[in-house]
Amino acid sequence: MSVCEFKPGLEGIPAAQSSISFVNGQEGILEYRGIRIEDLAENSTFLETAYLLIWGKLPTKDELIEFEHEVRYHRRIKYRIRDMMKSFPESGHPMDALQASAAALGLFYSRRDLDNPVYIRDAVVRLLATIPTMVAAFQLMRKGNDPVRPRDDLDYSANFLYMLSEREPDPLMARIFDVCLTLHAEHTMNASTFSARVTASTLTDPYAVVASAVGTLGGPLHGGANEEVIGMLEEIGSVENVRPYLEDRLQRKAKIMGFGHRVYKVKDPRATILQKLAEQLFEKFGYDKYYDIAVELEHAIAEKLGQKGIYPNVDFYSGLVYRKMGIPTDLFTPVFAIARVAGWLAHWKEQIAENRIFRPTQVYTGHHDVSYTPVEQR
Ligand SMILES: CC(=O)SCCNC(=O)CCNC(=O)[C@H](O)C(C)(C)COP(=O)(O)OP(=O)(O)OC[C@H]1O[C@@H](n2cnc3c(N)ncnc32)[C@H](O)[C@@H]1OP(=O)(O)O
Ligand SMILES: O=C([O-])CC(=O)C(=O)O
Repeated sequence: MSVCEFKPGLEGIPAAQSSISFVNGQEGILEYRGIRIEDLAENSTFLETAYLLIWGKLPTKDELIEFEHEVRYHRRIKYRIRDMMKSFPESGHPMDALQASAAALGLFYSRRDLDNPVYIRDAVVRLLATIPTMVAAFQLMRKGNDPVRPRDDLDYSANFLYMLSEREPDPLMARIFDVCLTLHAEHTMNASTFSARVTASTLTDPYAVVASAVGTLGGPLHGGANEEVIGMLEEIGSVENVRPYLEDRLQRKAKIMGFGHRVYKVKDPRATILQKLAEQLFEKFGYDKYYDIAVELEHAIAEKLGQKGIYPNVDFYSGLVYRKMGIPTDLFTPVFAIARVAGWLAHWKEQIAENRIFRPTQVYTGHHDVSYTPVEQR
């Protein structure tokens, strides 16, 4: 029997064949279905991009109108889901609330009909439509308020910001938020997508697929880093304190949140776009002192760790954008999840279309032929 080389974190090992997205980490290129992320950020919308990812092509005008219409009219969540969410502890993390709520959808749609395109489309629409409503509902309910009903006259992103703040958002803010969703929608075989594909490969329902991916996204080494970044910028507190802070962290061999990436060895192209979006927001809605701290930190890390390929990733500037929009820090990762649902569903669809259950091997490092010791002799 051959002994396989063990690669911690499965670095460099292909886990699937996929035509959904592509990353060139040396040159900082990201494409969804062959289209550069910069092009999509400039010209597309999140829902159009979701369609592209899930169905593999840009929709025609009529297809897009129909898809947007379907998503718009499935935004409401069931009273029983809302009541269940009401019973969650207010102090719980919104990612946990989202994971539980996404899984609970499976209780209402337990039929599993993975060969039926109508079933697939219904699940896609339902998940894209209701995840933002669940995030906003938990936010209002934990403050003791009733959730706000979705507004059918608002588009996807404007409606989410409206449900969160109970105010119609500024159009520039809504557009920038929508671009953020596009930027976060998909990223090859990242940890949460891998988790989604493993779950999908058992042929379970899509709600379980999304719930497992949400659980994976929340960790601080993955999507949860966006929340940690703001805490770190606050802790640094001033531009003068950036370099002493960095020295101290590096001496203690601690990681700097929002930096580094398994694939990118240059600045993440999404971080470049997010930085520009943050600047646009500050120009219209006022400056944020943490932006200067962030820029100085980026420079200091480029000097110290640039040779190692440690640059800002997608999580570094996104928090500054969301903060300016008034989104609470612990909702940054749920917002990431709202976007990434598109990628997870695209991978779910791709996985079940040509499925083989994930069942890798392991390198066993334990003993053999050990005899059982009765409890009184241990
Ligand atoms: C949406 C996303 O998931 S984007 C990533 C979000 N996560 C973060 O921002 C958390 C901070 N970053 C990290 O922890 C890592 O860079 C990860 C998890 C993103 C990638 O991890 P890996 O590919 O396993 O890289 P690994 O942790 O092995 O680091 C490789 C080297 O770079 C260093 N390094 C990597 N990231 C950082 C960082 N953020 N700060 C300081 N040093 C770092 C490591 O210390 C290690 O150095 P060494 O070779 O001298 O021991
Ligand atoms: O690709 C990764 O490992 C992490 C990442 O940037 C993402 O999921 O967006």
